[in-house]
Amino acid sequence: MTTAKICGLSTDEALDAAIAGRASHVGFVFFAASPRNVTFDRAGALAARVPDGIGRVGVFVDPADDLVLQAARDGRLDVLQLHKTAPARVVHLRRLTGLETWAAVAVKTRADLDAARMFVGATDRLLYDAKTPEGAALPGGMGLRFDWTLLDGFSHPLPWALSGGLDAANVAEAIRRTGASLVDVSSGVESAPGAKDAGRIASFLRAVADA
Ligand SMILES: O=C(O)c1ccccc1NCC(=O)[C@H](O)[C@H](O)COP(=O)(O)O
Repeated sequence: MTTAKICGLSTDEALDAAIAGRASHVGFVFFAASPRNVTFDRAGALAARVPDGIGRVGVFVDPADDLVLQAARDGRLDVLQLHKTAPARVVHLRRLTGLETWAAVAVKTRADLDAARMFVGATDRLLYDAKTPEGAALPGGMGLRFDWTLLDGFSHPLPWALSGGLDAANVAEAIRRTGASLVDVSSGVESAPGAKDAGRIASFLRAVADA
């Protein structure tokens, strides 16, 4: 069975749709440049609505220790999702917080995938996400998809999840094609950047459950 993380939640309504649709994880973004950025207070209010059994994931871009510590406390995080973060920093943040870590691997070519091996021993899971263009404001959440055939025959060095450009219309094919046991979505369940749509969240989670 494949499970799903709904990322970049900032409203009660969208969070409730993710919970009702049985998402396995919900993601809160702590990155000021993102339209999905949440304050510590907002993260705390959202976290309080999340029932046991659903993982709270904090999303960061090469974060400072202080940011991670406060977000982990106020957002009651279970997982740190770390973009553009070197393996040694991932190890450090895992030790600092005692939390599970997911290292994002930005994928455009097979060589990008091979670079995932440097996280062995450093992280608990890899999140294969589409590489965003050089100079882009965000390293994720842009609705970009990478070539899933790059995963054909790839020997995954760690547990992994698939991300990047997923939506209700393509997620079943993505799961069938790659064998992903965990998928992650953000802009594919939005009506505009940062504006989550409860109906699209429900459709996405139904498509994952039916896949
Ligand atoms: O979503 C953001 O704004 C974001 C900002 C900074 C770092 C990571 C970010 N998103 C990471 C995610 O986990 C997204 O769900 C993932 O990149 C997929 O996004 P999308 O292609 O829009 O579904």
